[in-house]
Amino acid sequence: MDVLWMIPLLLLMIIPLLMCTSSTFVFYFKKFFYVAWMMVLALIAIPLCILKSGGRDIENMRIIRFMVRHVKYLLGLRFEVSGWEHLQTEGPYVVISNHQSSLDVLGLMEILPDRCTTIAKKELVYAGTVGLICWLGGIVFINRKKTSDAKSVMADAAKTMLDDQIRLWVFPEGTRNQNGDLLPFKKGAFHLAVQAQVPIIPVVFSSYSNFYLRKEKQFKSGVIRLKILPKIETKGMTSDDVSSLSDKSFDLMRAAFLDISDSITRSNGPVRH
Ligand SMILES: CCCCCCCC/C=C\CCCCCCCC(=O)SCCNC(=O)CCNC(=O)[C@H](O)C(C)(C)COP(=O)(O)OP(=O)(O)OC[C@H]1O[C@@H](n2cnc3c(N)ncnc32)[C@H](O)[C@@H]1OP(=O)(O)O
Ligand SMILES: CCCCCCCCCCCCCC(=O)OC[C@@H](O)COP(=O)(O)O
Repeated sequence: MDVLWMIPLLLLMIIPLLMCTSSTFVFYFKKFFYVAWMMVLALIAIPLCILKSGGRDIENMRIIRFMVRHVKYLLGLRFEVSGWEHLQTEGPYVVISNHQSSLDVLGLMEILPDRCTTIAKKELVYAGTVGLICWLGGIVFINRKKTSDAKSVMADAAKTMLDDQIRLWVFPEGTRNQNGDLLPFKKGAFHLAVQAQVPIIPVVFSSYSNFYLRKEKQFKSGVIRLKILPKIETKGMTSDDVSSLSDKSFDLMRAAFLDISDSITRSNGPVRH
């Protein structure tokens, strides 16, 4: 019994010691803590969402957004947001952003407009309490392996956007990516905007490589710049315009990504690959 008592005490002493001496330990600890804490937050949010709206409802995103806002402080991250005015657009729109890591959820919750949910891979629904909270928040799940299904889900989403006046956040790269550049965009987000005839609002996250390096096992404190770009109208466009719309969005976002990532690099030291 006496020995069992000692275990938490020992951990309390060892963890800070390891945090000070080993950056690899910090990396694993912060990653584990992030996932575990999000699971706990989701567990708390589930009954709140059910009490408030009785089930799957986009209004639950307000609760989720509120509950995630403090997590950045626990991980030593700070957001610098620019272009807020571009989100002050009435009615439905499609937000598109680059996707580097699951940490993107923190930035998403930092600026998530009202009545906005996201499109995500269907595997996320199996992520325990996080999966359930995603479902309650009205997240639209797509099967990336069956793209014909994904396309029809997104066509339905275009209709729902207008009927229910909702906004959708899509990661057009279609997967996480930390190669220091953007992956080519998939077309779904642009078909969605054109089908619903709603504007696209591009959002760019600066590179995480100045504080988070997966290969080197480093997870330091850092600043993430979030740049909201002016909306791109799609009124009058047809499916023939989707490719040029996608190319134009890609070029704008890539330029912004290199610009804001570069300015962080200059102020915080060189990016290491
Ligand atoms: C209390 C709190 C607790 C906390 C807990 C936390 C809570 C968190 C809550 C909330 C945050 C959640 C955050 C989640 C984050 C998750 C992110 C992800 O999961 S990212 C992976 C999934 N996302 C995507 O994949 C993007 C969407 N994908 C697409 O749009 C693709 O385009 C897709 C799947 C629809 C098709 O992909 P293809 O691989 O076939 O590639 P393509 O090049 O786009 O399409 C091929 C052809 O089909 C046409 N096409 C595509 N979409 C079409 C459409 N809708 N209609 C007609 N044609 C279409 C295209 O034009 C293209 O044709 P031509 O080559 O141009 O001739
Ligand atoms: C048992 C698993 C528990 C997971 C708990 C995770 C807690 C963090 C919540 C963040 C959810 C964000 C999910 C996310 O960012 O998904 C990654 C995919 O978009 C990218 O797909 P891919 O695997 O890179 O193709």
